[in-house]
Amino acid sequence: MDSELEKSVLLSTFHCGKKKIRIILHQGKIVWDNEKPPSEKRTLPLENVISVQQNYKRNTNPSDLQQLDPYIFTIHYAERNKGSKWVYKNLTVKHSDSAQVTMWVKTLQNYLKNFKSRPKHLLLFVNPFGGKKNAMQIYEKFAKHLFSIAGVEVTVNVSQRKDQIKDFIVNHSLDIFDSVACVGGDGTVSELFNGLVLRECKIRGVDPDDIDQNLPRPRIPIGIIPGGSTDTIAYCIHGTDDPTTAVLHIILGDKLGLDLVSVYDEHNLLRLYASVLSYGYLGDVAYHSDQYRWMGPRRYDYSGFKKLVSNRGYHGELAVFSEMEGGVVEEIPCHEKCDKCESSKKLQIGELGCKWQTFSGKFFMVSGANISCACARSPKGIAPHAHLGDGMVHLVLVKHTSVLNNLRLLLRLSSSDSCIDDLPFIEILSAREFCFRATEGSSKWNCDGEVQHQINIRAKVRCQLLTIFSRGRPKDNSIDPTCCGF
Ligand SMILES: Nc1ncnc2c1ncn2[C@@H]1O[C@H](COP(=O)(O)OP(=O)(O)OP(=O)(O)O)[C@@H](O)[C@H]1O
Repeated sequence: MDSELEKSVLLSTFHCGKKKIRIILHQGKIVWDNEKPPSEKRTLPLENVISVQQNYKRNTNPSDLQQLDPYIFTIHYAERNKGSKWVYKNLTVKHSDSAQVTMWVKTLQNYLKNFKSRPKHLLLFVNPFGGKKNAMQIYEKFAKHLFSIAGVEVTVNVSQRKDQIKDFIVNHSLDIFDSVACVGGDGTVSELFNGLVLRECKIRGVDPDDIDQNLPRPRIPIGIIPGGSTDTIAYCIHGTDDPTTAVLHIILGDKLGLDLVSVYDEHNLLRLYASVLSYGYLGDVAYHSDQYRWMGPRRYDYSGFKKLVSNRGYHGELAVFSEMEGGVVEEIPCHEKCDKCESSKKLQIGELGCKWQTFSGKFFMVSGANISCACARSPKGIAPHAHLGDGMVHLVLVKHTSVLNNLRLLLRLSSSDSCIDDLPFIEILSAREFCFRATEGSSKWNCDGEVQHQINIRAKVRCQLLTIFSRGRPKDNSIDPTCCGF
């Protein structure tokens, strides 16, 4: 931040409704308090201010041109509410001296110009098909007004078919945009980042099908506004599936690096994923539930129950590439300003001394979780200690066992206070790369909620390949318990 601005101090008394309040601007913070008791001191860091605007005069005749009121201005800001949720707030104040108002508005607006990473020209994709088919309403209700207050110019593109978002990104110029975002579920987010990475490969002449190539990092950051059925990616990034929180994270412009995992068959890149690649139970559920899309998010309950009681097991062989002894998982949580993710940016895989190990057996499910995969139905997720940007996946191996044990697994997954790692039929390993080969019978893969038909695959983590708008989950992110451990 400009050091002259950093040093500037303002102090004035304003009218706020019927009260008089003292406002101080000092050291990057706005502090206000009642002039008379009771004291109601509030502190607002400038990085949480969305915009500062002079108000318009009330027109008595609606056909008159709107005129600025020289005596009133409003500070629009974001505030962390409960847990991970953020809310929009504003403070409107009045002064009898217009010079005071001008000075405050100009100084605060100059401060805000220093937040260079905030988006100004956003390309926003809306998927009208996913979730409850209300993504457009989510945009209108939660996003449009806030983007307008923040001065973000939004170009809305409503998808007409599957893969249209991906194709658009690969084939069109994005030069006029400094950011892209979507309102949709995990499948929509997946289209967005698959398109961005393929586009970058095309621009830089990189062969995406070559697993040994470093995939280029897209220059453009992405925002994720939940509007699907599960919204796992949005939930893991923001710590909530609240759309307002997601919109505010985009507006405030803070960024994080998110790992992506590239999945290949023998010859080609099949796709990249951000949440989970899952074979067996979740693969079967994705395949089966797609036929019941008319049920909305409830299709997962219906298909999930059917596949749980049918209790199919699948034989397979898994090869895991990891530097950890036996791929042991470290139980360090991932929060905002995460040290593990920060230090992983500079790691060179070649220097880590990774080794391949193989595992085989009959599995109910094999999952490669890139993030915890927490969502509203599973507050801790399948891999609670997975990080957003540490360059590793957590492989969750669920051995084939009884229906009762499958039920225990699902109850644990829906609990907010117990994990699955101590169940005797579960093994969790960390890996930088993994390969899977079916040895008898076959399921499908569930890749970020989409069905992937190729069975024998190889997957490689690409550390922080994607830049996303978020401050991350807060350290004190407490979730109300919804279900007991079983
Ligand atoms: N206009 C459209 N018509 C049909 N399908 C579309 C359209 N736009 C996008 N799609 C596809 O819709 C599918 C579902 O979208 P999405 O994943 O966002 O919702 P969801 O499956 O309900 O949510 P989640 O993945 O979070 O459970 C994706 O495969 C996406 O590619």
